[in-house]
Amino acid sequence: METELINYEKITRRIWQNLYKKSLPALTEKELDNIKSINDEISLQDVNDVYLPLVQLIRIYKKTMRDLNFSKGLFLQKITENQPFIIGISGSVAVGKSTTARLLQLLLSRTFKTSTVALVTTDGFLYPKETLSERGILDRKGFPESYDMENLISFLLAIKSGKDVSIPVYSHETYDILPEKELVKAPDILIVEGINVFQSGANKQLYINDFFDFSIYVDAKEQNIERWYLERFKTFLDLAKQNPSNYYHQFTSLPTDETLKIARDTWKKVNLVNLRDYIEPTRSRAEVILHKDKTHKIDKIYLKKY
Ligand SMILES: Nc1ncnc2c1ncn2[C@@H]1O[C@H](COP(=O)(O)OP(=O)(O)O)[C@@H](O)[C@H]1O
Ligand SMILES: CC(C)(COP(=O)(O)O)[C@@H](O)C(=O)NCCC(=O)O
Repeated sequence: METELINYEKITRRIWQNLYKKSLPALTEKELDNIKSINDEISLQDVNDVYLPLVQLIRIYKKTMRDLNFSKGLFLQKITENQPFIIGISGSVAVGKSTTARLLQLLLSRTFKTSTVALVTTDGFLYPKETLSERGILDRKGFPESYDMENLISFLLAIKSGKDVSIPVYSHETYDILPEKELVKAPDILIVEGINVFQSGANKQLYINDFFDFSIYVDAKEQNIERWYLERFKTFLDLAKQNPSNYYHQFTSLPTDETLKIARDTWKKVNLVNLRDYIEPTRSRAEVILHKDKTHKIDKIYLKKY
């Protein structure tokens, strides 16, 4: 990986954690527990060492964006509206994007006390199961053609222009888009998390990246991500046992080795192919790459130089 990232500054965790001196932890264990998803082992140490310096860096980007917009306004002799600050988070399926996004949302709300911080996951922009089925691409869920990218771009355009927007919601439980929508009220900061956030729309005129003021790619070795995917699959099965309407319920009556084979196959034929062909190639569009070791601990940070 390192030879490909020549335009990044590589920073070890030890150096990174000393870039920003802080006194008190920004969060309590209880607050951290509230945002952890199943299986997470994120610690206050991670928050202090990795996420607080990251928030400080985001603060710098935010101020720079505001200054630039103000200067542009002076140049154009126009009053420019304050635009929301948008952060994109990408990486493989099961690498831990949602966990990173939730933690960042909490820390940013703490840091920018008068600002609203919204979080949106792009799985809501997947086509419904019925559409995927009609197009014969049910087994391509997560691939570029399975997303309504134009709708995602329209959503970002509306948010950048300060509007409230209703968006579709995806459920891992039903494995489909839900009938009800979610209202995103014009936020000051928006975090957009998903495997496709550094990809382009069908007409290729606009990249979703064009809307981002800061961007993060969560990275790890393929073998580790596969293990996390399998562990998450097992957890989904445990949760689905008592619930016949859950998509994963169908697997709960099968012997363990059979379910493990299904999960392994899905990883190998769907999510790994997607990672190699469409997700990892967009990694260098990120301002910051957070690299995790096998225990989910962030061990290396890459910051874009140019
Ligand atoms: N920091 C972490 N420590 C321990 N487990 C984690 C951490 N981040 C994510 N995980 C686990 O890894 C799996 C994938 O994480 P998730 O956030 O669901 O990934 P994604 O949103 O990228 O698909 C989940 O089972 C989650 O609990
Ligand atoms: C819906 C998803 C594309 C979204 O990815 P995630 O939010 O987990 O990163 C993915 O979870 C998925 O369903 N992939 C298809 C193959 C599978 O069942 O894992």
